[in-house]
Amino acid sequence: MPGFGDFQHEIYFAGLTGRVPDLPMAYAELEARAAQALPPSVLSYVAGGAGDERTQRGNVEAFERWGLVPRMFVGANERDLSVDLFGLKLPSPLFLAPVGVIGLCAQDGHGDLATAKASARTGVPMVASTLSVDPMETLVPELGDTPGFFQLYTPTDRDLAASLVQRAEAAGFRGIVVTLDTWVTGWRPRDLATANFPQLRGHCLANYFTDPVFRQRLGKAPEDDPAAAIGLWAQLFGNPLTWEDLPWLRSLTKLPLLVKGIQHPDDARRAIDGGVDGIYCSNHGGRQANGGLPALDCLAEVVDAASGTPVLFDSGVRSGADVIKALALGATAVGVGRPYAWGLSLAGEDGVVHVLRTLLAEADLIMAVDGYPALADLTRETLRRVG
Ligand SMILES: Cc1cc2nc3c(=O)[nH]c(=O)nc-3n(C[C@H](O)[C@H](O)[C@H](O)COP(=O)(O)O)c2cc1C
Ligand SMILES: CC(C)CC(=O)C(=O)O
Repeated sequence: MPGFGDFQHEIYFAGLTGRVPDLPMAYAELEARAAQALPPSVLSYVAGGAGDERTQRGNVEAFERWGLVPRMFVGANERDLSVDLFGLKLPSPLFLAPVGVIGLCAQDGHGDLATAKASARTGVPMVASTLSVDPMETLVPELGDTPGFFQLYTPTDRDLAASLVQRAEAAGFRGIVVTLDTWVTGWRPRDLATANFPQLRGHCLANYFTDPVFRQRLGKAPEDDPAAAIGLWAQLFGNPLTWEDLPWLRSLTKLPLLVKGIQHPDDARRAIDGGVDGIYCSNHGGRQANGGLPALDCLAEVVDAASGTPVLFDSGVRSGADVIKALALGATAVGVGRPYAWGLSLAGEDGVVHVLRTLLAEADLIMAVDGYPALADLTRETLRRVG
């Protein structure tokens, strides 16, 4: 397989090897152009975070407090970015974090499908959100050979939760990610100012509306009475789970089970003791609780507590350098959220592919230039605290 850094060659010699899409190469421009492209209601929903967004900004700034120290005379002519995750051989440690309204970021309103296609083209796994425009069963065929994961928002109705997980298994997803930090939505001033969240989410309930258990609970089918269906969804959406619920969650699936939103090492330890297969360290991109630590600053402790259990990470990753830093702090795989939403809004599936390729090319070239040919070479020794 050609190196991810070969994207650079393609760009320099675009005339020879094919046109490079007219998409931004720098993150700041990507974000700025997406802001022009998206409808204001979707933009404020995706871009926004909790409170005055200090934690959201902190997520990004935290990466600036680490610097990589290069090594010379290594001859890192070939790099290996592949990872083994739950027995799945992945070409890179990057993944697409679940983004609930991603469908609406695409101009045709089918961003979940476009993201799945981008996942197939890049080998970058998608974690498909419970809240999607298109039902989960339609996404898996688009993933090609790339494994997909299903993210569960655990409803208060246990039969509905079980049904969603069974459907994900039957559809062919390869793992279940249970999000723990969003059984209630945080205080989000940008959304409160427009009050558009109820309207946006109404478009992203396909997994519920197609669910046999959900449909049984309704007097009329969602197609005939969407308002009642949305009302029921709002009632059932979020279950404030406790540790007592973990055995039940574990019993729902034989697939690898991950828990998302872990920031405290004791929570990581206890979840692993309770039988989860992976820890997902994240603060939801700063969208849930303001005033928290940057997620990156929680990562090393969580990794230590997990002692060998895979740790996925997201929140604030904006560049290939960020990916490398999170790996060096011990993440097994690194996710992006908003960056691919911006790519999607500019050029659909091609836009997501573009964003993933730029992240991977930069990460690969950093490993080349800095003399770290394998992911195993990226350890805390490669980092120094700045300032
Ligand atoms: C618009 C939006 C919707 C999201 N929806 C979900 C979701 O449905 N499920 C979930 O677990 N996380 C969701 N997240 C959180 C992401 O999975 C991820 O934790 C976060 O975006 C990472 O931060 P970043 O955007 O700074 O990369 C969402 C994030 C955004 C921006
Ligand atoms: C609150 C959810 C419905 C979607 C989500 O996770 C998010 O907007 O961050």
